[in-house]
Amino acid sequence: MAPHNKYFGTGGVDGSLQFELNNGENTGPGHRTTLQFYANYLTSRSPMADLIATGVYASVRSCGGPVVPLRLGRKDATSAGSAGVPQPQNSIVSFRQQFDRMGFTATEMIQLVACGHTLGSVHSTEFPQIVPESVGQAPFDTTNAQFDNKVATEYVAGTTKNALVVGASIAVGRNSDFKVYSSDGNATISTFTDAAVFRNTCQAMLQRMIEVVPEGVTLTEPIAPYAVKPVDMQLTLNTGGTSFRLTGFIRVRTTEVPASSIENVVLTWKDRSGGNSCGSSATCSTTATLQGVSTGFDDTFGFFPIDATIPTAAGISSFTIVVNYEDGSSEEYDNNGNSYPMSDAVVLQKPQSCLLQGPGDLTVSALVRNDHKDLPVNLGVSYLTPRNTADGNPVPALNEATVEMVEGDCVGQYTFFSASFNIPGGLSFNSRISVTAGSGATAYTDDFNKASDLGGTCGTFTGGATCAVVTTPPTPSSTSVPVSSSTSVPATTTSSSSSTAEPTPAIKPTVGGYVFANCWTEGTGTRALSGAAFAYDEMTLESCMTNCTGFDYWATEYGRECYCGNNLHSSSTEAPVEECNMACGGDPTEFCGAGNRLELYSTTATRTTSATPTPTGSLAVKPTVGDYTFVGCQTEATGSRALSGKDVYADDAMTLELCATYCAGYTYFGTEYGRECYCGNSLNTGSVSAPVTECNMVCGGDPYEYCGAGNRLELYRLSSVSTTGSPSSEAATTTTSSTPTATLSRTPTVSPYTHVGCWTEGTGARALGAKTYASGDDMTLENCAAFCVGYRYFGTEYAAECYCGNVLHASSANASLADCAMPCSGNPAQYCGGPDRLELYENDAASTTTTSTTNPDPPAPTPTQPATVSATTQGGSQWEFHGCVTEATGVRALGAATLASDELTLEACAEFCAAHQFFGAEYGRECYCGDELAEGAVEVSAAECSMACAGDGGVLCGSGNRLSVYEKVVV
Ligand code: HEM
Repeated sequence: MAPHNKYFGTGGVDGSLQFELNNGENTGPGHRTTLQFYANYLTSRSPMADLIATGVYASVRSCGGPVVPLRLGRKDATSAGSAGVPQPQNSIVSFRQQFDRMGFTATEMIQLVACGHTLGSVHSTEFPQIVPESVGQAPFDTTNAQFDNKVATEYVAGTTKNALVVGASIAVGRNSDFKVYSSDGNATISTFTDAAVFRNTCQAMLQRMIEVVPEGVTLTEPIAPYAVKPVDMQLTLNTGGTSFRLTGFIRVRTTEVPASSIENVVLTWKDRSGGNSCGSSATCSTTATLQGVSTGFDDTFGFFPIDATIPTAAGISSFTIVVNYEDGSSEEYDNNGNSYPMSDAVVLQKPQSCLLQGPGDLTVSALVRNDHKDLPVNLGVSYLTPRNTADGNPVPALNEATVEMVEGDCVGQYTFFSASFNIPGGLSFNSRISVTAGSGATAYTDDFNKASDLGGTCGTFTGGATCAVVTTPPTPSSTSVPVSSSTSVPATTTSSSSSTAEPTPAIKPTVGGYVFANCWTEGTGTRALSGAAFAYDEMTLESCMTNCTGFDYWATEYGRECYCGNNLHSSSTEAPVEECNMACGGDPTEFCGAGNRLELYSTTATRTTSATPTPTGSLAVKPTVGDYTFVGCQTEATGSRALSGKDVYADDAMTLELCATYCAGYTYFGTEYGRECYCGNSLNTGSVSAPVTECNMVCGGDPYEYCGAGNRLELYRLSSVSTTGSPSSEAATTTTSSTPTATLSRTPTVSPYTHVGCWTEGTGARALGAKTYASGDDMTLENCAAFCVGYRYFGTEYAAECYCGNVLHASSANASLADCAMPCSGNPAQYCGGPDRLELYENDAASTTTTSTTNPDPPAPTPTQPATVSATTQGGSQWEFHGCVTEATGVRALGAATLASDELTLEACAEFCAAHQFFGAEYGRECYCGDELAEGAVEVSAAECSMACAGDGGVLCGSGNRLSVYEKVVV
């Protein structure tokens, strides 16, 4: 404050002290060590000047003094101010002039000096003429660590030992406190012999002192602790990418109400469109109980830890807090009617970010919601660097850096962005980081995060949900819960469901400008409508229509899914309208399709096209690309790329044709992630066939072609290549054509089997469930027949899969031969079924049981699901059957590790998953591990896990989309 000049509006509490430590007016180590301490708290939001003012509050209060009201918003000076700190040898005339310059009267000067000199001492090192070296330091009063009025009472009583009043200072004219206090005949200092007058006056005067600021600085209202304050609230995308974890604390001021009287704190959030849609979560709220209490000078605070899961499909925009008390009463806090903002638009991903504190190497990963990902995305780093000045200024400089972030993988409705930055100066742990999409008032940001929270190594994100457009949950209906300021708000939001009579759904002939266009099947191997997709529990026809604004068609499916498109895929067929029989999740009076059935609406009311949708060619799997034929959807290899013959070629305008040209001469080409192209003559170990539906990313350069997905290759194989050898062997370099592609025809017999027809897969179970294998490049009818020797049936599917069984599941049905149209991966002249379609062969002589295909006797032994599994190695861990569980939505139910083996047993899977809490066996030959079941994985009847393990026919290993899940009970 000292150099303030009220006439010029310069100086004051502006942090310039750091530049004035060697100017002769501020001697002693006190200022320097104090500034050094405050420097740890210097940030873009807490300038040194505010920290100095806060220091006055803290020191006075911690010595028992009054609460000095604290207003903030000071600005730091960048250089020294003018001189003018009062020195003990100055005359009373000078003192009065100096205090007048700072805005204080002669009386206020006396008050202020006495208020200051109730604490501390005069030191001989700095003032040897005042305090002899032998004394060291001389306290201003007998209680120099107490903020009390002894400084005045002892002075008035004549017992003071104040070195600026008595002793050596008198002879050298440095008895400044005497000069000040006696300047009005001791009138003012005498008033301070009243403790209350001293305390109250000092409270006001010290506040005025720290509010001496340069012109142009506007201070806030005095700050006070909130009754309820969210602290460190952070979203983090969970493994798999379908949900966020919301963490942090709700701090509740417990000064007046003891923490023990609070039963719990309930946080209720709004989805990203301000509604109450929580995706698959039952409620949009989470309950927290007290974790601990912290105590300040005047307040205590209870901390309630928040840990909630928020589906990415619904997102979050804000939340409110209800504090529930033990006596049954509650209070709601809604940030003064504004709700506490919490945006899912930009999210710092701490697990994938890291800081090496020594060298200051910072890597930041963040997610930007796909509807904002085209905005410029920047990393902001606010960091400190030592000044290294000749005068040893202890306060570091505050720097701001902005680094453009680079777009990375798309995971569900979000896209990763990352950037690296080297924080110079060795103080990297004090940095703050922010991630911002866009700029100015409309920017989206996750800001002011502590770099010190980051670990030393960056984790990798595992399990990426399929890239998707951002879903907009329906806008809140009239049943949304009103925000009330009453003190008896219910702890949880009331559900809008009630016990009124069940409404019955009915077909709506028109919705907005669209007319009902019947019930249609999904496409084969592709979505019937592939323009955009949405899924949420509160689906209504109206919200789907809004989601699909601009499209010619939209349709609801499964009660909660919505698809849009400008044409209907040619493989979608009209179905009886009774089959679209599921009520909409968000409106029980409307129909929203059913499983594999679309409730279709079209724009014919407003456009001139015909009332019945005309199926047209659109996005679909391409059976051939030049000389290459489609093999299937293939995973990457273990620890390496599935195809590693040539450097990856990545292009935003990727098409299958471009990749085929790039890979000319190679046996295989595969596209991935919509924009990457890989070539090779063989598939590396660990690459296994995946459902073709998992290759669902559109090629960047052709909206009608698929180019794989994350970790999924859209795999093509040269048609004119020898069909011998397995995919993992380097067999396919010859270009001699052993099997011309032109003669594709149905094969009536594959001895001893005869062709039965084209059959559908079972519902919830494989049609042939005894044994299976898949081969990306050598599936032939003969190979499958040999594999299934001894079984009554074999069937080939999807060009590359082979199934065996003695019974055909009762839910499998005869289908049109046209559905079984895929050439075998190992013999393009033979048919090997199609998506969800088996090319079925039967050997009548193989079984003595009835030849009826409906509910024939099961072969012996019937596989069973054991209640427990013991791993023989790994210390013999014990596992208990958890249930038969579906895969999760858009992500594996257990996604931590995967194994596929034709020798799979439950024990082998248990051992493979030894480091995890759960294992699950699926499709007879696949094994998955995880520590929790991902969202959307639901338990179904144990009977649905009906496939025998490939390596042990006596026990069950799940089935298609069904996991036999076991949980570890003894490690
Ligand atoms: C005429 C005006 C003033 C003069 C001449 C003066 C002079 C001094 C001197 C010589 C010291 C000893 C420093 C040392 O040995 O380290 C001192 C210490 C101190 N002064 Fe003042 N002062 C004045 C006004 C104030 C005011 C207005 C305040 C605050 C409201 C204040 C607060 C303090 C405190 C807290 C100390 C103790 C520092 C320690 O223990 O390290 N002074 N003052």
